[in-house]
Order: sequence, then C-alpha cells, then structure tokens
Amino acid sequence: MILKSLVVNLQRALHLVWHSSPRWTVVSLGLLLFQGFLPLGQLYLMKQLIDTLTLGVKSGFDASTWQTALIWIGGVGVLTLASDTCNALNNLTQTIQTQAISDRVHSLLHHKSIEVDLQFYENTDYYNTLHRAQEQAPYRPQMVLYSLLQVGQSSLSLLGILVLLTGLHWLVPLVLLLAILPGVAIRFKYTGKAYLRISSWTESERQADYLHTLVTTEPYAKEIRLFALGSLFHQWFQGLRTKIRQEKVHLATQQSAIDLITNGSATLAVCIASGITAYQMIQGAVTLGGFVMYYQAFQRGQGFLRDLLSNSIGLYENSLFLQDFYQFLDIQPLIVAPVAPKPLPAVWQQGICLENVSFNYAHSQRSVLKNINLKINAGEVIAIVGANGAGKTTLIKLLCRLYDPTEGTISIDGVDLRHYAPTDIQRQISVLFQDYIQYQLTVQENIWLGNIEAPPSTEAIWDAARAAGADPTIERLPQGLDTRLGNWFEQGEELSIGQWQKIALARAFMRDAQLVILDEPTSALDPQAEAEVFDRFRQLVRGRTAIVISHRLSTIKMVDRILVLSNGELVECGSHDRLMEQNGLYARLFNTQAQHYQV
Ligand SMILES: Nc1ncnc2c1ncn2[C@@H]1O[C@H](COP(=O)(O)OP(=O)(O)OP(=O)(O)O)[C@@H](O)[C@H]1O
Repeated sequence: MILKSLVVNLQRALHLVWHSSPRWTVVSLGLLLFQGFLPLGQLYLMKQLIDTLTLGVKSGFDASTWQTALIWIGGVGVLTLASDTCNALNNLTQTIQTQAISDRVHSLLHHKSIEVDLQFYENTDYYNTLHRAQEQAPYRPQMVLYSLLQVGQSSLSLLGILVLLTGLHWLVPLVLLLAILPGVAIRFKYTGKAYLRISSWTESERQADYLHTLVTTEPYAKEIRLFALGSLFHQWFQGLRTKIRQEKVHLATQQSAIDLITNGSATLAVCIASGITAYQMIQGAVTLGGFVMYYQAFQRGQGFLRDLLSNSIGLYENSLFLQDFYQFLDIQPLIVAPVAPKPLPAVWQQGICLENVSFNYAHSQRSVLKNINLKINAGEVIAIVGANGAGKTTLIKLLCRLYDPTEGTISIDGVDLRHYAPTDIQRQISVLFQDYIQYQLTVQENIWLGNIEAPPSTEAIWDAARAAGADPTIERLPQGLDTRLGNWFEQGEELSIGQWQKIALARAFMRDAQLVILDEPTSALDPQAEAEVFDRFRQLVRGRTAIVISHRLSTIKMVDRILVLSNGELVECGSHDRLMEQNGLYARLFNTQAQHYQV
C-alpha cells in the first residue's frame, strides 16, 4: 500500500517536472548519465598514472614513460574539468527547473482554488491541506527529480565501484551493501513518523501566520493600536512559534542521531574493506596504483552509499509531503455543470421559483433557511429584510448557485438550477455583496471587472460610475479613471469606505444581467448618496429582476414586494403598504426605525 502510493506520488511528481520544463529535464538526465560514469574513469586514470610513475621510479627516467604519464595526467585533468562543467551545468539546470516548477505549481494551485466550491473555504481541513500544499509543493517536485537523479547517479557510480571491488574480493561489495541496510530501515520508519509530526503543526503554523498578519498589515493597524493589542498578539505568536521550534529541534536531534548510526555503519564497512585491500597488497596481489585506486574506490563508494541512502529516503519523504499537494489537486467540486446543460433563456419569462428550500452549511447541523417557498417574477423588484443572521445573504448565495439547497429546489423559468451550467447562471447575475472587494487596481479596472467579457469602454465605465454616484469621486482623483486605488502600491489613492462602496456599486452596474442583487449596497453611503442611488434604482434595473437587501427600511419602500426573513423562515411577504397594514414584524421594524428619526 505504502509502496503503491509512493510510486503513484513519484509518478505524478515526475509528470509535473516533465511538463514544467521538458528540455531541461532531458539535460538533467544527460548530465546524470555522464556524471554517473565519471568517477570510474577518474579512478582508472589515477591507477594508470600511479602505476606508470612507479614503473618510472623503478626503471629510471625514460621519455616514453614520461609521455605516458603526461597522457594519464591530461586524462585526469580532462575528466576533472568535465566533472566541474557538469556541476556548473547541474546548478544552472536546477535553478531553471525550480523556477519553472514553482510557476506550474502555483498555476495548478490557483486553478484548483478557483474551481472548488465555496463550501471548501469554510473547512479547516481545506486550509490545512492548502497551507501544506503551498509550503511544500513549489520545491518538492524538483527535489523528487533531484533525488531520483542522484539515486540513479549514485547507483551507477556505486555499481561501477562494486564491480571494480569484486576484482579485489567478492566479500567487499557485499559488506558495503549489507552495511547500509539497517540505516535504510531506521530512516524509512523515522521519515514516516516525522511527516505525521510535521503535519500536526499545520494548524499552529496557520494560527501563527494569522497573528503575524494581524500585527503587520494595514486593515488591522488602527484597532491593534487603539486597543494596544500588538504586544499581546506578538506574545501569542511567540508562544506558538516557540512550541513549533522546540518540536523542530526535537525532530532534528532525532534525525542527527539516526544519521550518525547510518553513516557509522557505512564507515565500518569501509574499514573492513580497507583491511582486506591492505592484506591483499602485503601479499603482493595488488600494486601501489591498485591500492590507491581501491582505497579511493572505498572512500567514494562510501560517499555514493551515503548519497544513495539519503536520496532514497528523500524520495520517500518528498512523496509523503507531495501527498498534500495531490490531495488538494484531487478535490472535486460538487457544483458542476451537468453533462448536457440546458440553455439559460436570454430573457427570463417566468422568473425564479423556490420550492420547499432548506439549507444548512456543511459542518453545521443548524438550518439557516427553513422550507422557503417563493416566486420572484421576471422583472420584479424585491427587497429582503430581517435581523442579523436571519439568512438573507445565504438565500442570495443559493440563488447564485454558490451552494445547492440541502432540500427543495430553486428554478429559473421552470428549470432546476442544477440543469443549467453554473457559469451560465452566474453570467446572468450581477451581485454586490456586503463584503465586496476593494481591488488595489485602477478605478477603470475596479469597475470593468464587473463585466470582463466586454472591452473596457470608457463610456460604459462612466455610465456605471454615474449610476452608482461614483462620478464626483473619480473626477477628483489625480488621474481620473487611471488612478490606482488603495495604498498597497505606488501612487495609489486611498478612498473612504463610502467611496469604495460606490466604486463597487458601479462594478455591479457594469453587467447587463437578468438579475441584479445588491446586498446592503448603501450601508456606508451618506444619506444624500443613499437616497440618490435608491431614487435611480428602479430606472437602473429597468426590465430586469432585482433583489436588494437593506436594513434601512425607509429606502426600500419603493420595491414591488418585501420579503421578511426571521430565523431562516419567510414570515411575511408583500408591498410596503400591505405589510404595514398587516402590522406584523415588518411594521414593527419600520416603526422602530421611524421613531428614531422623529424629533
Ligand atoms: N459560511 C458559513 N458557514 C457556516 N455558517 C454560516 C456561514 N455564513 C453564514 N452562516 C450562518 O448562517 C446564518 C445566516 O447568515 P447570513 O449571512 O445569511 O445572515 P444575514 O441575514 O445576511 O445577516 P446580516 O444581516 O448580518 O448580513 C448566520 O447565523 C451565520 O452564522
């Protein structure tokens, strides 16, 4: 089982490496083969050189011996130069591959993050997996390739050396091989345990990252200063980091002890092999050149064994850490287009219908929406009101098909939303959420993002800006539409919250959608601006279906129908006048607000 997942993970890692930079992967492989045989050639040339010199010493100087010695010296030099060149090329190849792989990993992570359902973002496991994937994936695949190449290279070199050593005594290569077995077993076991330990810190690491963000970024700076929270958060951060550091030190200590055992056993094997060579030499079976060659062969053999061992463990370790990355990539979105999606009508005739719709968020047993039955006619303008947490935004999220109802159905023109492609539905909806985004981009981009399928026409952008009442704000900016907003980047202009909201509202007006949804669109606007937006609202959404959520009841009197939600239930529904006559929850809320305005 472990072996199977190891093989699968390695295959996927190699696939990733190959697709990130095929040419450089080929270069790496070529270098591997070449470098694998280099040590053997170097040893052979060294032996020939020493034997030639020994002969020269014995027989006195002669020109041909000198020439031969020069040839061997030249050969050693050429191979050493080749080895240096390979090392330099290896470094270059690795740098290029690392960059290419890192870019590809980010692109895969981004694609998956965009593809997954919203509900994954509400899940701690998702963030833990994403955190580990982000931490490990940019460099692990490259390490897999590197470890694999090193394993290949060390094996080739070791094989050559073992063949060479067989010439000395058949026991020697056997001793060398047996010596690594205990180390391999211990390291494999330890690596699996270490992975589990490291994975268990993820939550703490994320908490520490969160505290770091609180202390170092602008959105939190005001409150952190005014409530003097900086030192407290720093202390909490330190506490978490200290715990993680202690764990890391503990792991590193264990790792060093294990390294000592494995390297010790390899050194013992080399000592035994050296003893055998010395014995052979005293018996005259090995020349001086031969002794030097074998001695160096042991030393290098020991190095190759160490490399082989550490890289084999490295492969296993990398495959374990890549599991998280693959686990993340394997997440399957639940809200997907059906095999043969129905075409969404370009102009809705019947509108939206909710039948017995109930909903609870994943990981929560609580029903946020309870048995909602509702028909919203095409072209109707609806307002949803209700206390905080009543379920208003959740209802909107269901209409946008960011979630599917737990029970019941939602349909557009008589067809269940699940039979349309989600992208088709979302293309026909223009929505401004309460927690809209303040893009640190130019004004033009901020507004154009509401409809990127159309070219960024200045005229359309100004129209949207005027509709949202954002035009005076833009006119006052130094570069007008080209002004960058926010202060994260150079020459950015920060706006007030209300001004940001107007820009976001303009973005929502960019799209010529069938359904316009505004979730508290004017919560930060001054009364004048709010009144203007609502005065124009009917004209803006002309011929389209519109839903507006607002806590300021006086502003939504003009809608066709008002829905009142209470604890996830639709408790009242009708025009302002009718609901006032009914004298129920809506009338109570309205009168309470109205009282505050009376002097
Ligand atoms: N992502 C979520 N995961 C779990 N529960 C959620 C999530 N979002 C909202 N809830 C819960 O669902 C309930 C309804 O939330 P919702 O945002 O729909 O209320 P709302 O009526 O829009 O409130 P408000 O007026 O404060 O914006 C709340 O009790 C909230 O705790």
